[in-house]
Amino acid sequence: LFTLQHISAQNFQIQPTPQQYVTLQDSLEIPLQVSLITDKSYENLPAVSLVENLWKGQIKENGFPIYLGIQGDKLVKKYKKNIPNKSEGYYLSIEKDKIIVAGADEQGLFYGIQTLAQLLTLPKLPLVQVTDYPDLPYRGVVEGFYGTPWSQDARLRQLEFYGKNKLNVYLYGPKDDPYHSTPNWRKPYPPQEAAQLKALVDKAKENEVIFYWAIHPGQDIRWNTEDRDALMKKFESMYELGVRAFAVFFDDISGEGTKAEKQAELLNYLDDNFVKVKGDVAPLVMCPTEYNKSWSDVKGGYLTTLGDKLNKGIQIMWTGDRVIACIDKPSMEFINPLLKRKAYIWWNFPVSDYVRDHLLMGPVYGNGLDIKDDMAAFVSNPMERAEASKIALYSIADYAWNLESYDSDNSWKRAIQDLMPQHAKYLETFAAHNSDLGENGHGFRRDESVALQPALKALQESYTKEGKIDEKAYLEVSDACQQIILSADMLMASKTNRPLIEEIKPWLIQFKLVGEYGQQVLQMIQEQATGKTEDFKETYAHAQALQVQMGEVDATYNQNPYQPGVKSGSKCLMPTFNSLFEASTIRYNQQQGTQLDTRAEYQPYTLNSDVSQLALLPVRRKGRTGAVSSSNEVILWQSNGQLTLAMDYPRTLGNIVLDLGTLDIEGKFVLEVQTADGNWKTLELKPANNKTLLVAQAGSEQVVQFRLKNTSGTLQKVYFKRCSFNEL
Ligand SMILES: CNC(=O)C[C@@H]1[C@H](O)[C@H](O)[C@@H](CO)N1CCCc1ccc(F)cc1
Repeated sequence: LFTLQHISAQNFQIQPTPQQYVTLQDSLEIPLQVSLITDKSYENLPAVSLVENLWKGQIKENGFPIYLGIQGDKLVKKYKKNIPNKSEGYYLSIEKDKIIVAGADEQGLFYGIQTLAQLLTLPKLPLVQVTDYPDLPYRGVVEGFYGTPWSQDARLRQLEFYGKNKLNVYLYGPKDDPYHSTPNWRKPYPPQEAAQLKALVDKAKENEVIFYWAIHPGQDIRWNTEDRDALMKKFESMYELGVRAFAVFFDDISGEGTKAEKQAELLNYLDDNFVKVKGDVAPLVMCPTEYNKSWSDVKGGYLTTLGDKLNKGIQIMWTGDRVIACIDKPSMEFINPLLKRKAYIWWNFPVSDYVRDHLLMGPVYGNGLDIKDDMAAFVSNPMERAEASKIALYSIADYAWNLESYDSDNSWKRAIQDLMPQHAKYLETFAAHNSDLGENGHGFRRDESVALQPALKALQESYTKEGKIDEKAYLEVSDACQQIILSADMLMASKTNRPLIEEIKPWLIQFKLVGEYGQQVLQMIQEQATGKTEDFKETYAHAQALQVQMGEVDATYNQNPYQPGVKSGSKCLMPTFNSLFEASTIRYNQQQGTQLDTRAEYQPYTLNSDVSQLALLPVRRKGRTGAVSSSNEVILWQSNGQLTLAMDYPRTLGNIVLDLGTLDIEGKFVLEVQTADGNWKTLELKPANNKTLLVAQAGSEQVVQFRLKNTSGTLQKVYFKRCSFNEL
């Protein structure tokens, strides 16, 4: 027998490695039939149903004995000293003739069996004693993002996943659920939604997860008895659905609802008149309006008012030094004294509602390993894509259970193995290159393509600086491109974990194109460097064809008003490939005296103008919207001067929106479109809501180009505030 102490939620490095179990003497053949020896009163415990699920139908009188007990039972009295006296702790012993699982409490018993369940995936059971317990009392997820809330199925799968990985909290608070937030927070859920919530509460109980229902009333709450009673009533209706844990979020609001005294008064009232009265409800959790240091004004007293006034038992959430930030010792030393309690960490990762065109599939790293005694909880705000979030959530479970032993890379690999055992290699390739966020307002970034970075850098430097090919780097990048294409294809065709594949499919399509684009760019630099000019032209065209396809994927999938589209390999792969595309085309043009377009970012829209101040304005494409960058200077638009926007091929346009910052433009300018048949037709410019804005409908025919012309007969001085259009 050997012992494991305080392992992490999933990673107990059993020595020798699992593969060696087959030969090892002191291991145990997995018992086919078991008999459960436990206190009669435990028969409905989640722990017991978990054992029944592990040995479906093979629970027999004379089976291999499994003893299940909780500290204090006479059944496990002789193991008393082995059971850690820490909440959710357990003692597990696998012996030649019996298995013992003894929990410090019922959650601990459940977790001991979850650990046994993980050991059952080995060829044989190791003879091992485990005494284990979590560092943090609350570990889990807050579904608190903007965007499409998770589906019922996704949530049910999440709760099962939390049980397996020893996460014990799920806070239901989707920003865009109308019954969670303003204005319908006062209304009870309609029957169908209510039934779904009840099913979630039951599923959570089965998995020893505390299901917190959160309310977000702050934007329109009135500090009066009517709204206070409305809130009590809503909590009551949720209590009837089985909810036994409640939260009140005051984040992202303005106005009256942001007052600390009022918030504290309301929370204390709920605490005294609901939580304490019910007796079986978990401690209240609240999210403050000032929920991160960069938004807090300590002298203003908001945080200290909450810290001073809120009943001690009420938990206060905190996202760290910024909205999106890793949590470290200094962060906790700042906030805890102000709140006069340990902050309940709301970690805004892997949430991606501010970088919606990116997936955050990389390792969880950057949080302090020395802060287990400084936090009341660690809960993650995940991505709108539930299955894809599991890579991060798996590691957050590891981290929160045992901070000191946390190893981000090792955990990340196991998370991937756990999510797709049959395709771990492929999913790891995909996840490695789809982890950074890209430029974003919070300035939060992640590593990406880490293993390939040196080769990408070497290849780019040797070629762009000296026009030479670094052969070693070339081969490594070439292999990587093969792996990327292979991984994308294998994952798209995977028969396992279809919910994950459906979520990330647009990114898999894009990822494959990135791999193919890389292959063509490698060929371009090879052909240019070795003077194979004939082949270069075709390879160049092939690379461009892939740029067009990547642009189409980006303009087709995941369209949303914030960050539409699909980015993959955006931190290292694409910038390197684009730089090599441009450099080789420039060198080719120099050598051959050609004028090949060297722009790597494919542009379907081209601006032409004889108004000098407009002629060089860049045109952006974002999803299905095209826009000319606005100019802040006064434009001297000569008579008959014109601005033309040409399409790469006929496209069906929706609205064309103009704003020249001047009134009655429609009397001085004419907007025309040229349709695929070559004819021009004038569009009517209609003033929109705010006066100088003008909108025109391009109509159902496909457009080759549109043109805005000064037909007033005189020079016009206007502003160029907006010229945008969208494709249908
Ligand atoms: C603890 N609560 C939050 O973190 C609130 C919100 C949501 O939970 C969202 O998922 C998350 C990350 O995007 N937070 C961003 C807030 C952005 C924001 C930025 C600028 C603003 F003016 C307002 C909100």
